Amino acid sequence: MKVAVFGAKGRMGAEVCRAVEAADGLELVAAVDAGEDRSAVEQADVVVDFTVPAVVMDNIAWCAERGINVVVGTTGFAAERLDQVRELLGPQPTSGVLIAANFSIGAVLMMRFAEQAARFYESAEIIELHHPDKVDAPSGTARVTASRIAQARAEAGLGPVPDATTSDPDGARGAVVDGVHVHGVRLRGLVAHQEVLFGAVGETLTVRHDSFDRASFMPGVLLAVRAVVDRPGLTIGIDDLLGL
Ligand SMILES: NC(=O)C1=CN([C@@H]2O[C@H](COP(=O)(O)OP(=O)(O)OC[C@H]3O[C@@H](n4cnc5c(N)ncnc54)[C@H](O)[C@@H]3O)[C@@H](O)[C@H]2O)C=CC1
Ligand SMILES: O=C(O)C1=N[C@H](C(=O)O)C[C@H](O)C1
Repeated sequence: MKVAVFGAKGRMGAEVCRAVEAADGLELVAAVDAGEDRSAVEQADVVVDFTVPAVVMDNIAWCAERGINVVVGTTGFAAERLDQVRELLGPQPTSGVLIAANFSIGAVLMMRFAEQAARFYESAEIIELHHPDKVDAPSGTARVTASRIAQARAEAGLGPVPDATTSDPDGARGAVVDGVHVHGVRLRGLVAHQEVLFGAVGETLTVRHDSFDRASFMPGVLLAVRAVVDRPGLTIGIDDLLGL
């Protein structure tokens, strides 16, 4: 299978290039960063995109026009953007786009465990912790986690999380995503980490995941690369691929 990478000089893109080159049955045919020639990408079966939220939609459109499958790790996919991708692919898609906020298997499990725990706890908050060169906050993973917790709470008939705060002039309670407070930490030495805190009377539960190295994302990326060619249309996350 021929693979190309967009964002090839970035932290993730460079790691993906190395992983593809080392993987059985995959051939790296193009490694392209901002402003570089894309002609070699046209021969790829799959493009992997780890760029920036501002350009990723144009990249997906470019691939869709050429019928090239895409695996997207770049963040910034709110519901409207997912709808735009469905529109780009059309009613009878011939190529696939797989978008995942996090390709680390541990992070996928952490989100799943948080979703399962959500209905049992009155309180839920998220702390996401990342390297200080990350451009977006909250992280894509935190946004997805918050939305899945919110959905599980709604299905269980839980109301808003309790919070007596009436004065917070400096935003100490963090961002609120789908009713869930999300706190972002940016610290040199970190890679990608998240804690999901749950609380009920007399007990708390913390679900935590840590990526200490970007190698942790590679098994999920390679799984997605191999799977996307058989999945025309939009696939969100790698849960299905993992049998979750
Ligand atoms: N889904 C996941 O598992 C993960 C997602 N990410 C996300 O991936 C994205 C990239 O993260 P990093 O690699 O840390 O960022 P980075 O800043 O190190 O790399 C981004 C690269 O994209 C390049 N780029 C910008 N515009 C481009 C274009 N039009 N065509 C080709 N290349 C272009 C930049 O020059 C840069 O080299 C972020 O949105 C981040 O949140 C990061 C880690 C894991
Ligand atoms: O920028 C990063 O580093 C990461 N981005 C993704 C996100 O925003 O969730 C995935 C992971 O947290 C690493």
